Amino acid sequence: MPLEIPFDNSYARLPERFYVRQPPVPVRAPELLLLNRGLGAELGIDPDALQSPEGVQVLAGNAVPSGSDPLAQAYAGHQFGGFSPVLGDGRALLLGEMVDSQGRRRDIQLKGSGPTAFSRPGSDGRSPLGPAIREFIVSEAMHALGIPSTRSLAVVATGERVRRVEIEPGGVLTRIASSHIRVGTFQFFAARGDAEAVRLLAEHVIARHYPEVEGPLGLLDAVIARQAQLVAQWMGVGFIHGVMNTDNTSISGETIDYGPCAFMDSYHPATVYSSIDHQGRYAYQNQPDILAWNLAQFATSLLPLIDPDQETAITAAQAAMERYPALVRRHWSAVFRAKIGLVTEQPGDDALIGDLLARMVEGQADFTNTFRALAAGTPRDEFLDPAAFDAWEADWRKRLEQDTAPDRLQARLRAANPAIIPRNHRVEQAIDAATQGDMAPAARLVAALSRPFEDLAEDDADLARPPTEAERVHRTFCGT
Ligand SMILES: Nc1ncnc2c1ncn2[C@@H]1O[C@H](COP(=O)(O)OP(=O)(O)OP(=O)(O)O)[C@@H](O)[C@H]1O
Ligand SMILES: [Mg+2]
Repeated sequence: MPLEIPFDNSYARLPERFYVRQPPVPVRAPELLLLNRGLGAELGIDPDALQSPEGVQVLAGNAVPSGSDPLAQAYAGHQFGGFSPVLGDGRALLLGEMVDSQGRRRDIQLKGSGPTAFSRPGSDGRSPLGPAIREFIVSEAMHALGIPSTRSLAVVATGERVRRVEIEPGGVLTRIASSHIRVGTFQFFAARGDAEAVRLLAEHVIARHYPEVEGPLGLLDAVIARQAQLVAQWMGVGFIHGVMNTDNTSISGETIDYGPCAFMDSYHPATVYSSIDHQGRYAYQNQPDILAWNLAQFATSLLPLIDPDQETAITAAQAAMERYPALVRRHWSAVFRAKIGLVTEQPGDDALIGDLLARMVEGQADFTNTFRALAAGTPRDEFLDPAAFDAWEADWRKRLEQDTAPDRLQARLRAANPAIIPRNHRVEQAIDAATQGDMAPAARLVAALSRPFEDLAEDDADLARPPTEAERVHRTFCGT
């Protein structure tokens, strides 16, 4: 079957100043390394056609499929707090949109497809293979964990080299998203005083993501609500995004940009992995506050739409922002109550959770494995001093007695606490092997991560083990 994608490109119908049209830049010798056949089927694109020589040409950017209208999207963004008025897709192209088998509109984007009008001066518009594989593995793991995320359809090796710290093989990732519209997309137009474009973008986004809401304040509330839930879900799996810039905060509420992200092994709230996050700005525990800051930038970009009188607009936007802290706390609390198996909500619950987390820091307990072990009754082994867990367990058991459905406790705990997350050292090992031409470790990791709440097969038990000191990865690199 030939590759057929029923494109329907709504973003390309927005005014010309929203993007720059251009085709991808071909690569020398594309080779398909990872293909997400399940996602292909979900989209309604024949996985065999994607795997065919013609399909691989498309996934590499060497051929533009019929109906595609490739373009680089404009956006701005606050990066580590400093504002860049023009960022945009400097190494990515939106091929177009399609409506999937369930009626959902999805973007198809190539990341690493060559320089564009938005490329940083002197940069190549490419991606090393490593970060493309990392994004494939981690974004798909995120989705399997039930956390909204962009998805990964394929990784193609380009047969070309890219120069970063070292010379590395290049890769192209095909990314699927409900859209690639970011807080920074709004900022791009707001910063140039283009209120008309902000209005058109808001209308586009409401029709696409939030058809139930009305007006800019409704949109603001809706984005705040989705993002508050998202960050609470990240916290619940020990995820550290690493580059929570406003250009990496999606309007749809999906996790986007898996540059220097990582999941924690042993629990510490101040954990940072990103090699470029020198101040620890985006440390694990800071994420809800950083999100508040990013959402405030979104609110600011909407002000001219909210009310012609600036004072009135600011008052209304502030009222929306003031609801955020309680909202995020409520989501956080719900996520962690589920993690300790609670069904009901009682006043002391947050303190009980906080006490466990404090003991986990002290005991250098592994975040994922400690919670997962609650169902089996073995978490004390995760603590340097197991007695520290025993003391908490007594309080927990007492609290559980006041809860409903005690018989379903084990099943609930297992459903809320994954057995496997994409541990950094495993991702790095998979990338190293892939760079040497061996895709087996990446394929094995992807398969195991696709069912994170099931007990692991015996053969895969090693994937759930925390790193040894020698295996531990201390820093993650953007690789851009
Ligand atoms: N190799 C590169 N060549 C040109 N521009 C780049 C390159 N790497 C990053 N950029 C640009 O730098 C900016 C910030 O990059 P950042 O790492 O946040 O995004 P990204 O990882 O490229 O993409 P995304 O947010 O779409 O996942 C973006 O405008 C991006 O397009
Ligand atoms: Mg980015």
